Amino acid sequence: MPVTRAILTLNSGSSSLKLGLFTETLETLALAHVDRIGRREAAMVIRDAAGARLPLPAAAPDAFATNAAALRTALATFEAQFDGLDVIAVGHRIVHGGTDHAAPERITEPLMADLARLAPFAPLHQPHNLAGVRAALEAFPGTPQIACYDTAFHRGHPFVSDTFALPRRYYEKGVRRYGFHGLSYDYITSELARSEPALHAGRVAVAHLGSGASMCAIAQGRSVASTMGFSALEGLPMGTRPGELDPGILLYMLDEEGLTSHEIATLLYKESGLLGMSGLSNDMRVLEASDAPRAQEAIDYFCFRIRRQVGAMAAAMGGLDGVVFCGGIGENSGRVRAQACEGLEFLGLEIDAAANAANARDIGSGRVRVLVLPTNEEIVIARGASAVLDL
Ligand SMILES: Nc1ncnc2c1ncn2[C@@H]1O[C@H](COP(=O)(O)OP(=O)(O)O)[C@@H](O)[C@H]1O
Ligand SMILES: CC(=O)OP(=O)(O)O
Ligand SMILES: [Mg+2]
Repeated sequence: MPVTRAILTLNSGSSSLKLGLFTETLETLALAHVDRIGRREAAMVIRDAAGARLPLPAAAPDAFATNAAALRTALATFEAQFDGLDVIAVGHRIVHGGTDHAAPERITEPLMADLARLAPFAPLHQPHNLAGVRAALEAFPGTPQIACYDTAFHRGHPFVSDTFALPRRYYEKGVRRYGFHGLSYDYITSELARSEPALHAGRVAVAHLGSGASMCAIAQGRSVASTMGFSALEGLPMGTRPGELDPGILLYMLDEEGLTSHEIATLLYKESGLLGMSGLSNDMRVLEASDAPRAQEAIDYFCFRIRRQVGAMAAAMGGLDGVVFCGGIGENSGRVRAQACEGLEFLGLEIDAAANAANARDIGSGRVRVLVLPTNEEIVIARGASAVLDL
């Protein structure tokens, strides 16, 4: 019987799970995406390397009840598809590596304990990431598990991009601007190195616009500033998170409204952003299709904050040679891309309306290149696993 040796990658979110299956030479075999885990509308899509949808098994009623159940269901589908599937390594997206963990590394019990201590820094992500590791350890006992950190890409930041203006003891305790979405920025950087060497050698503002959204200033292939800070709440508004917020608002909520810290966390992680502003949805597609004034205001605010950050990143890098859009919104919403770049002609940034409407790769018509690049966090995780195991 033929055997398919493969690297499995897991990206466990709060309500979604993304899996990738790669050969030892890092060719894509399949990608799976499970959405709305724990809800009745949970659904899975599996595609092969060419993007064609693969058949799904008849799903049991509880097939997507938890992340662990969703993992089992997706694995069963992979096993039905690939003869003698032999998973030789499992790579994981771990959102937070803190100050001590950057390069991909083999997961051990002491490392798990270390990473669990960082959960309060990323409560929407880290516990789910670690639950994904536990589920994979159960499914593949004895198979190497590798952690790949979303914070790693930003670890070389200069001090001024790494600190807050708090008493110094907080910096020593790890209260720093970590920045996230590093696997995505790593991928975009590798794509620029491969296909746009001149731009890779220059100054690029990359906007990762998905459920979570952030921007990164990348000069000569290195992160020099990120909109995300200590937690994944900072920076741009997101599906359900507010982005940049005056800390005085938190004091007001605590002291005047008597909210508990738990209530504030729920407000900030789950009820704000596009959802909170529109009162309608955290899904950009729904907002774009709506003529409700609040839906339009939410999109306007989202685009305005991106535009401000393009300017800030140009300042941080001493100029701008390119802008890259990626993530579900960045790759698909011509409206957001156009509106985010509006008024930036003074920087040399202009959008070609027809190319933008067609989601073309190259949508700029000014001095500054503007690219739409599909990101691929999964392949970066697979690369990390392959490097650790020296495959
Ligand atoms: N065609 C589209 N037009 C506008 N927004 C889109 C489109 N397709 C997906 N999106 C948006 O992308 C966001 C999800 O991005 P994605 O990168 O898939 O998120 P995640 O962080 O969960 O991986 C949602 O707001 C969704 O509405
Ligand atoms: C860090 C972060 O916000 O990740 P995501 O976009 O997956 O929510
Ligand atoms: Mg994401």
